[in-house]
Amino acid sequence: MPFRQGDAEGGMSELLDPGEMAIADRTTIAQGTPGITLMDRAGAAVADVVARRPLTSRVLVLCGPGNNGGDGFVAARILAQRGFRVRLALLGSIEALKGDAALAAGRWTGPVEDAVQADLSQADLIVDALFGAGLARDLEGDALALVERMGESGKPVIAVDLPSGVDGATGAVRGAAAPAVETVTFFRRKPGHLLLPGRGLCGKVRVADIGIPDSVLAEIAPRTSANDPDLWGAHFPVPTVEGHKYGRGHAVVMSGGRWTAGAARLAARGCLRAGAGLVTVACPEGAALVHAASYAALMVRHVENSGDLSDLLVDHRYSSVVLGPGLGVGDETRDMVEAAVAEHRSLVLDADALTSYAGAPQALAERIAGAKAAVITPHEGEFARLFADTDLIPADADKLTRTRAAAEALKAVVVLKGADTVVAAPDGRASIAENAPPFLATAGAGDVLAGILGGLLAQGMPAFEAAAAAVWLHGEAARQAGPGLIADDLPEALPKVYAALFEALGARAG
Ligand SMILES: NC(=O)C1=CN([C@@H]2O[C@H](COP(=O)(O)OP(=O)(O)OC[C@H]3O[C@@H](n4cnc5c(N)ncnc54)[C@H](O)[C@@H]3O)[C@@H](O)[C@H]2O)[C@@H](O)CC1
Ligand SMILES: [K+]
Repeated sequence: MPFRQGDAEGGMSELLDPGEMAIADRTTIAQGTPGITLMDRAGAAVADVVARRPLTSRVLVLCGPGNNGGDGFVAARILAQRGFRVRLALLGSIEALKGDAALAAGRWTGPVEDAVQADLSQADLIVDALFGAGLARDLEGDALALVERMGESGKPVIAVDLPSGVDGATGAVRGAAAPAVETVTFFRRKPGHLLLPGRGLCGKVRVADIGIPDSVLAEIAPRTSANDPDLWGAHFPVPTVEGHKYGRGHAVVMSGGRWTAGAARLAARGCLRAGAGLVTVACPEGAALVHAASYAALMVRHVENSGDLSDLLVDHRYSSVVLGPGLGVGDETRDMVEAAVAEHRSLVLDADALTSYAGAPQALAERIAGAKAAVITPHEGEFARLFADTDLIPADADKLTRTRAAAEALKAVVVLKGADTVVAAPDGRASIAENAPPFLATAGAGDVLAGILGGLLAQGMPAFEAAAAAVWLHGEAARQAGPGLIADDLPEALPKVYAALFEALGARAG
């Protein structure tokens, strides 16, 4: 796995929400593996992770009332057999345990403390087996107090499946959650392991194989993935010896005037480095010298307004257009969006192109309907403005749900930016990024992203895959450039990222 990112290890790209995980579980059981066998393997995987921690002899396992607690009982038994000094404390009563959790508890021969009273100070490490996939509401009362005490204890915590209180589907913290040093999850990661704030609480995520066969995925047909090359590599426009620059598309980046031309410069540079065969900057006269003098590889055309842009784009060879960075908000920008739409051309709409449609997403949807594809790249502020005063986005919904709703409403691919950038397609597919370093949040970085995306679309890459790839490349370029980067560094870091990517894709193809 050359490109596995973040703190994860051993997981595949698909992400399963708790409902999908329940199907995986049920299907495996129906095929003949008893539930208690899955629980035994899950608990054993947790015990293995605990046993690898340094300086650990006294382990406190906190068990909840469901199967997450059942995993805790198994882990406690195995750790005790291996010679660890294990205490186990249960939230709730042992009589109330059901099914596999009751079976697992029945095989634990040590004392069962009351978790509400348990002394957390007499432990080297805490196993958090309180709540996992079954978290159904916000923590309150004893459960909330216990999780808060765990967080304040200062002890290293190993979370079973998820840090208790983190919602597996959304990454939201429901009441409270204690940060874990490691989280052991099963079969596949969950969206909550990648989405913030959940991701920041999981520590290193390990995916344990508990004998659920990959074949269950056929029935589940997961629609959410981690954003990595497994997701889009097969569609990536790797240049071939037979190819030529005209086969690699012609992107147009629309520039603002001389005072705001920097944004288009960054986008154009991203576009070139992403591999577009040709890149034209369309700009008002005032900005022409800036662009002509900046990159020799660029072509510069004179475009003052939407009418000029229409005239330029009569040429069908322009295969993508990037609109928004530095353009200004208003009618003229709205008209430029209209001018760019054509059935053989893909659009990237960012920044001012989106804010020009503030509160009018339906008008935007109608306008871009005639394009080959459209990708919008808002940050949270632009997203909120675009959908302000509409009921298209469910109130208070998580980032995955909001991005999907936006994609469906606009019939466009939506890239909702952030440290956990989500890309969603109108058909419901979505990816969550985890490779963006914190120092990527810098002036102009979004302009480069729009440009990279325009460069991939120009080459004919399908929109959802192109958007996910652009986000991933952008994150990798930032890692390559390192701390202290400025947006100008991002395009310059792409060649090294491409070299490694092409090698990996080639290796995969072979
Ligand atoms: N699905 C699978 O394939 C497998 C699941 N396993 C484990 O099973 C877990 C899921 O088990 P469950 O579905 O029983 O769910 P959980 O054990 O996560 O939680 C359910 C229990 O918590 C209670 N509860 C939920 N929210 C609460 C709240 N806010 N405050 C107080 N009580 C609350 C519920 O009433 C129920 O008793 C997974 O996280 C994983 O650890 C493993 O045993 C291995 C296999
Ligand atoms: K847990």
